[in-house]
Amino acid sequence: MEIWFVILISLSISALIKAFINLLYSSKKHRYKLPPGPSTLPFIGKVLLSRKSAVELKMILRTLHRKFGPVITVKIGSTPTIFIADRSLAYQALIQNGAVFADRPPAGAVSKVLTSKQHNINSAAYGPTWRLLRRNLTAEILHPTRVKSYSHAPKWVLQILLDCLSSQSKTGDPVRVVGHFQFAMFCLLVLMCFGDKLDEKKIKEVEDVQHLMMLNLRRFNVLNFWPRVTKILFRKLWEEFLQIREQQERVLMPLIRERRRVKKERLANPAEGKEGYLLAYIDTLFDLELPEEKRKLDEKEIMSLCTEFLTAGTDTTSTALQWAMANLVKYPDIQEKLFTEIKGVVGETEREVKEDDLQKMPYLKAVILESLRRHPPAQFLLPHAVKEEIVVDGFLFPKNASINCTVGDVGWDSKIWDDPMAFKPERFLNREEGGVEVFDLTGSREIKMMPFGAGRRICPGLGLALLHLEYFVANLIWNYEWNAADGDEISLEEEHEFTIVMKNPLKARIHPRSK
Ligand code: HEM
Repeated sequence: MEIWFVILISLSISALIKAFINLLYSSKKHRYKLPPGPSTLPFIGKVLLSRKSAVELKMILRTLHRKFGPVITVKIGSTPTIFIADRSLAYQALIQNGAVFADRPPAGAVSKVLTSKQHNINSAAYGPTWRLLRRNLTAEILHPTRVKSYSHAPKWVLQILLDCLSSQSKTGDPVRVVGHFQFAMFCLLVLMCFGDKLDEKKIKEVEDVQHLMMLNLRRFNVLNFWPRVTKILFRKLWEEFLQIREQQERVLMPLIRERRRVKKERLANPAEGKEGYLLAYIDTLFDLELPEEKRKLDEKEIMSLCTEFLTAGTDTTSTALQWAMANLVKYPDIQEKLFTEIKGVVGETEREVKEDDLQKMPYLKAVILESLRRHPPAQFLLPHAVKEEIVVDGFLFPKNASINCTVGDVGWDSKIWDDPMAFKPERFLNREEGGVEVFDLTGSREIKMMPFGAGRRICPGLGLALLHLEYFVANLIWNYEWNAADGDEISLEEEHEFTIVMKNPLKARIHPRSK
């Protein structure tokens, strides 16, 4: 056969294959459409939306969901953002197609500074760097055996908390708990992060600067869009952001350098032994090597990972603690039932409910689960991004689209939960055995609520958060009787700070228990 003929045939076949693939692709695009939604918002829409609180955003989305259905697209500029308010679609996306939906969108200007160019866990793209950082946190620090080695920490913090509550209750005024809860959770995580029991003044300094950044993040958010323009348009805001970041560095860098020095000294003098030396999160970061760049983390990256650890674990847990306690004050019969359960497990002379006791308290677990269902501290997940185009449930999810789920709506679905807005811990109890139903919070078999997210990006701190919530709720109820301040109705109205907090923070009268 002539050579030119073979070449011609080969070229024709490859052109045919290419045309066939194109046809398939375009027909897929044609057949499947983006989820429905309002018409494209101009760029300014993105700026305006970024200034809304999560509570306001949730209301806007509810109206859109009523009009367009449980999955909607909000197109702002060229990037579609898809919101899912349906648990079965959330399951198909986050669990069944987990790898496709596990990416994060590129960081904006503010986020780039805060995350050291996406070199922390929550912002890293789905890939080797994220895998390394996440595995380091879960295996080295959040593993149950490591958490056990910190079991003296909650006891130390409980003492600080009880002392604060006791001195405030002696004034005869109702106690405003939120600041005390935040400080308690912060002490715990600072210890796990830096290894030492820092003095309370130093912890307060770290907490104040962290809190300042978190409270202002929503204002700074506008700088994430079109930074070349917004940095000029909102110059003062950008400078304010950089100033707070510098303040953070001034407070945190000395702690990082001091711990590095201590670690080096220990390595140089192994004879001192490991006595009294607790592996801290920061110790694990000094030796990590970034897989793609083949280098160790620099100081700013270490600081980003430490601030992520402190931020992700403190406001979320203290907010959840406040919601749980608010419901126990609002519903005295539930509080009494919980106290009776604790009394059946703990000796009357004991002041502390120990971590080991918690396993024998199914009602306590049910109270915590119900509180997380009814009041998830985060109304949304962190934004996910689609790694490659995919069709789910007949809808097209284009590559790079941003995805989020309305966490609250999933846990309040009346098709799954009877009387969903009521606070009923009993719904988690297995009546026949009197134990708590083994409830799968990870959603791996079915999503019924998702306060910690689901799938590959699920919160890695889930186990630690549950342990701390159970420990502190049990001990607060064991040591004090909690009542609403005279004439005070406990209001469950929400407000958006970094998390969804109580609009009217809990104030309660507390009386030491006579057991
Ligand atoms: C009640 C307490 C907590 C709640 C409700 C909570 C909730 C969440 C949620 C909703 C996400 C986003 C998941 C997603 O994007 O799909 C998340 C991510 C994360 N959380 Fe938590 N969290 C809590 C406590 C903690 C604690 C104690 C830590 C660590 C000590 C922690 C560390 C993280 C990290 C590092 C991520 C990012 C995960 C990733 O992108 O791979 N959280 N959390």
